This record gives sequence, structure tokens and C-alpha cells, in this order.
Amino acid sequence: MVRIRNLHFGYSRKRPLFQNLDLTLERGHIYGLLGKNGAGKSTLLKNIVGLAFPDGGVCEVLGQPAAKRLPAVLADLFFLPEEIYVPAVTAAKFVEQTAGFYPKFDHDALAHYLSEFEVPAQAVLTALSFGQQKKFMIGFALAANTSLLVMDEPTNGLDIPSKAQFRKLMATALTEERCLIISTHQVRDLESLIDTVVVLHGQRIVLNADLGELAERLTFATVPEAGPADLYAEESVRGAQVIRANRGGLGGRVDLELLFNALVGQAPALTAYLSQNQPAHEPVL
Ligand SMILES: Nc1ncnc2c1ncn2[C@@H]1O[C@H](COP(=O)(O)OP(=O)(O)OP(=O)(O)O)[C@@H](O)[C@H]1O
Repeated sequence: MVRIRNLHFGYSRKRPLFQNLDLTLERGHIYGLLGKNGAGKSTLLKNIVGLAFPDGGVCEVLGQPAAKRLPAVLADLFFLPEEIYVPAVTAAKFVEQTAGFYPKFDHDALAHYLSEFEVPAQAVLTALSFGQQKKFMIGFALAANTSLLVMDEPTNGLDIPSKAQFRKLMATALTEERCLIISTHQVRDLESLIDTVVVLHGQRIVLNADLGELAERLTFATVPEAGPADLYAEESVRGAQVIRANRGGLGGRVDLELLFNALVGQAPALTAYLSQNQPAHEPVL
């Protein structure tokens, strides 16, 4: 679905943002793209949807170079940017004017999403609150029913019930045919939503891993004191939060926040452990 090899990109030649970046995203998954502020998440998504152009390397979507912005590709991908601007028309008018760009648009699904999000369907979009506008656009994005759906910080501006609703709707929208990518710096928002975690740090992808596999390989615990065998440890008010190798126990919950902190901090033992037995391209650690 998305194939990136050796991507080089920078807004200026002097300060490259990505160097030798590799990433493969497949159908049938919900990916969470994590990175610190300024790591380049939005920029990577823009490269994927053809709104920013690589300085070098390959960035293909649906088998075509993203930068070509071929009509057939654009009809099968939807990008929801972080900042949204809605026109001063009713939701119905917006759908009438825009849905035609997406051949698989599902009007019944849109009605369902808007009702679940409690977005007033008859209102003029600019008269809605920012959160309501965002929920309208999320509903529209899901209903567009494209093979690739890319959402940049979709949970920004959503209240707590809406975040839960968002997770539920995303889960129901996933099919074997679709690939959903969500970027965020709010790691907790992705818990119990994504199946694969992608971490962008230091100009490249440092992790692209299935959460189920991570749960089989790692355990996350809070203990009175960290030990030498721990792969990563972080002090907290309740003791030490540690990541350990899972030596044959049942896979538990992956603490995404702790894992993220470890990967963007100093965790050479964890890095070395995770890079064992991995394919040549990814996960890259
Ligand atoms: N149009 C632009 N021109 C020049 N520099 C840019 C432009 N857009 C982004 N940048 C810079 O590129 C870097 C990455 O920005 P980007 O918005 O991709 O990061 P991000 O990971 O999405 O951050 P955040 O979590 O804060 O949204 C930042 O240093 C930013 O200042």
C-alpha cells in the first residue's frame, strides 16, 4: 500500500528531516505514527499523500509514485490534515459537492458516523464548533471508503467521549482492503485502537511493529526497584516502570507511552533486543 525506500527530505538542504527512511505499510492494518513534536510526522504523511516531494528515494502509494498525484490514486486515498478548514455550506451541500471525488463513498456510513458523533447534519459547517467540524470531517473521511486513509492528529480538539467514539468508529471502519494511518504525539489516544506502532525519531523510522508481537516479546511492569536485566527503566512516583524481555509468559498489554519514551530516549538494551531476528528492512532499530 505504502512503500518508502531511502527517503531523503528536508525543507532546506542544510537541515535534512529524513535520511535513508524506510517504511512499508500494508492493507488490513491501523497504524499509529508516533513521534515527538517536530519529528516530522506531518511531513512524512505529506510525502505519502503527494503534498511534499522527496529529495531522493522512493515513496510509492498503491504502486505509484506519490508525487505524481495520479487521479486513480487520489480517488483511493483520503488525507485529513491536522488543521481543517470547512466551507460555509451545509453538511449535505458539502457532501453533494465533494463525495463524487471518491467512487466508493458510502452515504449510509456517513449518516451513521454523524449520528454516532452527534454532529447536527443540517447545520452550516462554519457554524459548528471546532470539535464538531473535526468530527464531521472524520466521518466524511471514513465514509469516503478509500483504500488508504491518512489522519494527522485526528484526536486534537475532541473531548473525552468523542475520543472513545473515534476509537470505536475507526475499529469498525477497518477492513482487509483498507490501510489506516493515524499520527499523534498524544500516545495514550492510540491505545486500544491501533494494531501496529510506527515510531519516527532522529530522521528515520525506529520501530514498525505489530502490537501483538511486541506483547509476546516484552513485559511492562511497575516494580519497587529496577534491576540490571531490565531493558529500560523509568522512575515514577509508584516505583520504577520497567520494560523486560518476556521469557515465555503470556503476552500482556503494551504500555505505548513507556515504549515510546524508551525509543526516543536512551535504551540501547531494548534497541538491541528488538532488532534481533527482524527482516532486513523493518522494523529498523
Ligand atoms: N512548510 C515548512 N517549511 C519549513 N519548515 C517546515 C515546514 N513545515 C514543517 N517544517 C519544519 O519541519 C519539522 C517537522 O515538522 P512537522 O510538522 O512535520 O513535525 P510533526 O512531527 O508533525 O510535529 P507536531 O507533533 O508538533 O505536529 C519542524 O522543525 C518544522 O518546523
